[in-house]
Amino acid sequence: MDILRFATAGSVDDGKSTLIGRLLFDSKAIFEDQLEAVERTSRDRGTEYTDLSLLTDGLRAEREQGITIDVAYRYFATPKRKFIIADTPGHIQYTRNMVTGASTADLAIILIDARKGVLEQSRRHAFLTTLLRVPHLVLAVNKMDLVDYSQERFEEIREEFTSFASKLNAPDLTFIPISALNGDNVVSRSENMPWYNGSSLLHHLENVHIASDRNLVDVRFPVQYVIRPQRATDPALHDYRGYAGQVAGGVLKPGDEVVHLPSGLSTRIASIDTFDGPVEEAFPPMSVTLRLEDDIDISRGDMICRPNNQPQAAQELEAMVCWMTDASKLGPRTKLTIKHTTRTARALVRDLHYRLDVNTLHRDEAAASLGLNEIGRVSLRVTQPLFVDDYARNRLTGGFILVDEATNNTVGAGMIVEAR
Ligand SMILES: Nc1nc2c(ncn2[C@@H]2O[C@H](COP(=O)(O)OP(=O)(O)OP(=O)(O)O)[C@@H](O)[C@H]2O)c(=O)[nH]1
Repeated sequence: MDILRFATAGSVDDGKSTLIGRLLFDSKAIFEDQLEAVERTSRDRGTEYTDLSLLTDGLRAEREQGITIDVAYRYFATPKRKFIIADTPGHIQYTRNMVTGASTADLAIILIDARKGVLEQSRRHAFLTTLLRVPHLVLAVNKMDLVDYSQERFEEIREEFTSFASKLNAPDLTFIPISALNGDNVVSRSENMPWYNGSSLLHHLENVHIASDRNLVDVRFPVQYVIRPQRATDPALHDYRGYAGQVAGGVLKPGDEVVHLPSGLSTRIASIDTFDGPVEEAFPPMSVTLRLEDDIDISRGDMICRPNNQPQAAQELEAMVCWMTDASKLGPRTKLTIKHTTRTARALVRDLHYRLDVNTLHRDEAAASLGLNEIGRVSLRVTQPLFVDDYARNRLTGGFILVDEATNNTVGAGMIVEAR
């Protein structure tokens, strides 16, 4: 069964917690006892409806305890799909959380309060979604019950947002009028909005086509582990040598000719093993172990690709970076550790070209540094070649994180725009 990862964003009180609670509740993912506790608390608080935001409030406590860049993840499933929700708070001070949550998302839901319409925050969320190349975007126009389920109001918001999105390189865009509180158009189509003939939110999440969002053209296999059973008593395993990792692009099949980077040596795929036995093909995001026909000296951080389609071996990177710490700033001459796929190197910031105002998209070329939650365009030099693609072409081989050399904290996330 396939998995849809999605991120939710909204401004304070747009109803994000209520919506997530509703999805979990209506898809029957809530354990009975958890539900009972919510009902009890709602009763105690004197609210006559079951306050679903209480279900996700537990996440908030988790969030506040704080790991480095904490995003609360939630899981639920329907017979059609499994879902992983990255619940990211909407305020600008959480830009880094949204970047983290959206970087692996197939889809993002931006919540809009029907009474308030498109706010600065909605535009910022849309911009970040676009920057991170989340392929599908849903504008959930919430609290429709408070605007009398007005089609006119919904259309107004749709038009305003569409005109803004046309200025961005916006992905596949879907508008759904909902009431998270009452459940209108969340799981099933609402009778309160007969004028709406699109899908309910859950139906959309279950059916949105994501298989072709992944790059299936450029074979990229970053080696994560070399597997050599040390004291194999089974003679069949004695010579076993496999390369484990997650497919980051393309389709691999036994018999395919492949090239190892950095050596440039070529060989063929002997077999593709998985936890459940050998397979005839592997594609993203499968985790597999490749066996090759020839013995090549391969280690973690190396890349396997096809002879005629290779990533760039680059030491000079142009990238958009989101800075994620308030302990330091990013500026020219900042030294960092860079982690790109399975390879780690050292990086030096050569230049900060501009800082981007994520609300207005204004580029400040006079900026001297990037602070917490700020995004800008930088040039980096790395100490050893990384095998990269542009982020626009492949989010896995085009993205990287920056780590503080002293504290080992994640301090930045980057998207490669150009490499040399
Ligand atoms: N009438 C109405 N109220 C709603 C709807 N969705 C949410 N609310 C209410 O709006 C308030 C805020 O909802 P939350 O779900 O807590 O909002 P949130 O976006 O998660 O808020 P933060 O997490 O604080 O940013 C609560 O009182 C909800 O009951 C809706 O569709 N209709």
